[in-house]
Amino acid sequence: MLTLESATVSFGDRAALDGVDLEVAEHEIVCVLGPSGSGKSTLLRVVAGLRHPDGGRVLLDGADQAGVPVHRRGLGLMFQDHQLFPHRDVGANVAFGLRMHGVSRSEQGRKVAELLDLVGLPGAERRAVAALSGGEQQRVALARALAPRPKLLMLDEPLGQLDRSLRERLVIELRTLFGRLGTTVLAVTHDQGEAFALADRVVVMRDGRIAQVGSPLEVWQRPASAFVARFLGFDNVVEATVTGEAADTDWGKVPVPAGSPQGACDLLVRPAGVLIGAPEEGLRCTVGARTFRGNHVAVTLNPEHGPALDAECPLRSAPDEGARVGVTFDASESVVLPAVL
Ligand SMILES: Nc1ncnc2c1ncn2[C@@H]1O[C@H](COP(=O)(O)OP(=O)(O)OP(=O)(O)O)[C@@H](O)[C@H]1O
Repeated sequence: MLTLESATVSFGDRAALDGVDLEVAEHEIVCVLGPSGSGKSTLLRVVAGLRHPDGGRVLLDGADQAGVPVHRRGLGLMFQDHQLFPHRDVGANVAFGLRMHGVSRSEQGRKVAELLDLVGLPGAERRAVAALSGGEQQRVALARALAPRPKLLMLDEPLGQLDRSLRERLVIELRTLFGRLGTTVLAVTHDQGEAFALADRVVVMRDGRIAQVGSPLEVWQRPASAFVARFLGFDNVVEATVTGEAADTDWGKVPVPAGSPQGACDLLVRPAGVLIGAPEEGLRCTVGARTFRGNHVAVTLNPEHGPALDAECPLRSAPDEGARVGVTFDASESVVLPAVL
C-alpha cells in the first residue's frame, strides 16, 4: 500500500531522513518510534506530501506521489498542528472532509452519526468542541480523519496530550476500531508503550535512519542494538566478549544462550535475568533504590565491579535497601547485541 524508497530529506547539511526504505501493507498498523529529532515527523510529512523528499520516492498503491498534492493522496491526517475548529460544533468538525469531497448534506449527517458511534461519542453532533474533554476532542479528531474513508490513516502523537490512564484505555480501543474497519495506519509516537500496544509492526528510528523494524514482540525480545535496547528502557547493557556460552563483562562471566554470536559485542541482560541470592553467591552487590511497580519491585543494585544493575523481584522477596546480596544471571534473559563499530 505504502512504499518509501530511499526517502531522504535534508536540512542544510543534516539529513532528517537518510535513505529510508519502508513498506506498509494494507490493513497493517505501523508505529514509528524514536527519540526527539530522530526524523519521525519528517517521515510522516513526506508521506503526507507536506514536504517533498530531496531524494527517493513515496509510492501509494504503486503510484509515485511526486507532484501529487496533500489532498489528492487519499490520506487521513490526525496531526498535532491540525487542531479541531473551535467555533464549529462536533458534527461540523467531523463533516469537514466529507464536505470537501462534495458529499450531500443528508449523506454527511448519516456518516457523521455513524462515525461518532464508532468513536464512542454517539449523538454528540451538536456539542461545542470547546466543551469537550481532551480525550473526547481526540475522538472527534479521529472521527474527522476517518470520515472520508482514507486509504491510509496517519497519526502524529495521536494520544500525546492525554493522561496515562486515558491513553492506555484509548490505545486499546483504537486498535480494536482499526481492526474492525480494516484501516491501514502509519502512526508516530515517542511513547513506546503506546506504540507496542497499537502496532502490528514498530519502526525504531535513530538520526534519520531505521534502527530496527519488527513486531512488538520481536523488537522487545531481540533489540537489534544497544541503542534500541536503551531506547526501550533496558539499562543493563555492557560491552562484552562472548566465548562459547559465556560472555566476559565488567560484571564477570554472564551466561548467554547457546548459539549466540561469538566475539566482541554489547550484552543486554533483562532485569528478569538478574537473580538475587545470598551474598556469597556470584557477583557481590549492595541494594540501592527500590521502586514499587504494581506486581513487582524494580531494584537497583550496585555491584562491587561494573555498572549498576536493574533487577526485578516479586513483592515478597525484595531485599531491603542497603542489604548485601549476591547476583547470578539467567542465560535465557541475556541477549547478545552486535557491537557498535
Ligand atoms: N523545518 C526544519 N528546518 C530545519 N531543521 C528541521 C526542520 N524540521 C526538522 N528539522 C530537523 O530534522 C531532524 C528531524 O526532525 P523531526 O521533527 O522529524 O524529528 P522527530 O523525531 O519528529 O522529533 P520530535 O519527537 O521532537 O517531534 C531534527 O534534527 C530537526 O531539528
